[in-house]
Amino acid sequence: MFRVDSDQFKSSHVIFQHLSLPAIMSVAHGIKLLGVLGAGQMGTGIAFVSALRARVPVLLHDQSKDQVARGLALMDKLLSKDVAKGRIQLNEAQEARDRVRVVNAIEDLRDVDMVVEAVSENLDLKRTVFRNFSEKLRPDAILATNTSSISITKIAASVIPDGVSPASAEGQAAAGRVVGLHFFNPVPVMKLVELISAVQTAPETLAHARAFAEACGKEVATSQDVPGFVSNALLMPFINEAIMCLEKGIATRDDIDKTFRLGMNHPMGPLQLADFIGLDTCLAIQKTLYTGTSDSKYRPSVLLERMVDAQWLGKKSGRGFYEYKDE
Ligand SMILES: NC(=O)c1ccc[n+]([C@@H]2O[C@H](COP(=O)([O-])OP(=O)(O)OC[C@H]3O[C@@H](n4cnc5c(N)ncnc54)[C@H](O)[C@@H]3O)[C@@H](O)[C@H]2O)c1
Repeated sequence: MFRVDSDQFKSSHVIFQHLSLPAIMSVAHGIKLLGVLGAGQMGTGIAFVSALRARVPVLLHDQSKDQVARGLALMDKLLSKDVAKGRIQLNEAQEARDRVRVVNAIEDLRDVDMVVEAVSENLDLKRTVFRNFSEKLRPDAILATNTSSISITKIAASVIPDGVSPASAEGQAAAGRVVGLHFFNPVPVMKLVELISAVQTAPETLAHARAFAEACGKEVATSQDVPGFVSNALLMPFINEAIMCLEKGIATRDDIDKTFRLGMNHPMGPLQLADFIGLDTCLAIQKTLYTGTSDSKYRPSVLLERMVDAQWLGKKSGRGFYEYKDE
């Protein structure tokens, strides 16, 4: 007979209910200057919709000059396409482009009202970046992360200065500025932003972040701060299973993708989608699910690990499960 162990059920399903989660109020976003850290696929897209849709000036920084050049070239291409298709006027495109300014260091973000971090999916890197934000940005700036899976609570804890108690007013004010603002790829096209509150996030931080996502033309869905949040707790195991099917020879690459395109009406199959997300990002997310839950069902596919070892990272590196010539 099916039986639910009530203690186990409680611990896994109502884990957050003892915390009084911040209520989401309705406010204007109030962002007059935005910082975006990371000019990869996501950072470029976030800077683009912020400048074009929310009409907010953006300071963009990436440690790689090549990546910045690629990001700006992509923005120019997207704006030209929007003008050619009559979606925006030429002057709107020019104004949006003029709102994006490249800066050379995190220090140059010192005056922003909010920063959105979109560097690679790695907890240690994000901790270092957020510690830097807390030292170099205004003490009232909102610190948002575009992480796909990493605990927002862990990232928030990293901004509390050494020697300050997390329970003190100073500690709570520091960590309360951190929020998960998870855009989807490609950002100019996908309509959703997932909003995630850390345990420490202040209600006003959440409200401003939500209002900003809406000003970028997005719909907002909220998730608790669990590994992968709602989106990747569901999507990434599906992609990982598809890679395992390929690994075990259950079906070919093309038949796996065709099954989902034609049988389930997905716009692209899971292997092509993995290439678009980036295989390094997929592996990092799957590892976060695996270590964050200690559940063996999330073990990353060995084939996925080997693809990343080979630096076959998908569309962004020219080769993944498919080849992308001249891109
Ligand atoms: N790719 C997706 O589909 C997707 C979707 C939603 C969220 N995300 C998340 O967005 C973030 C970025 O993903 P992406 O796909 O844009 O990755 P990406 O590899 O395209 O870009 C990452 C960028 O971060 C830069 N970077 C790394 N360390 C840096 C540092 N210390 N300072 C400045 N720049 C630094 C790199 O040079 C690179 O340009 C990740 O957290 C990822 O999980 C990705």
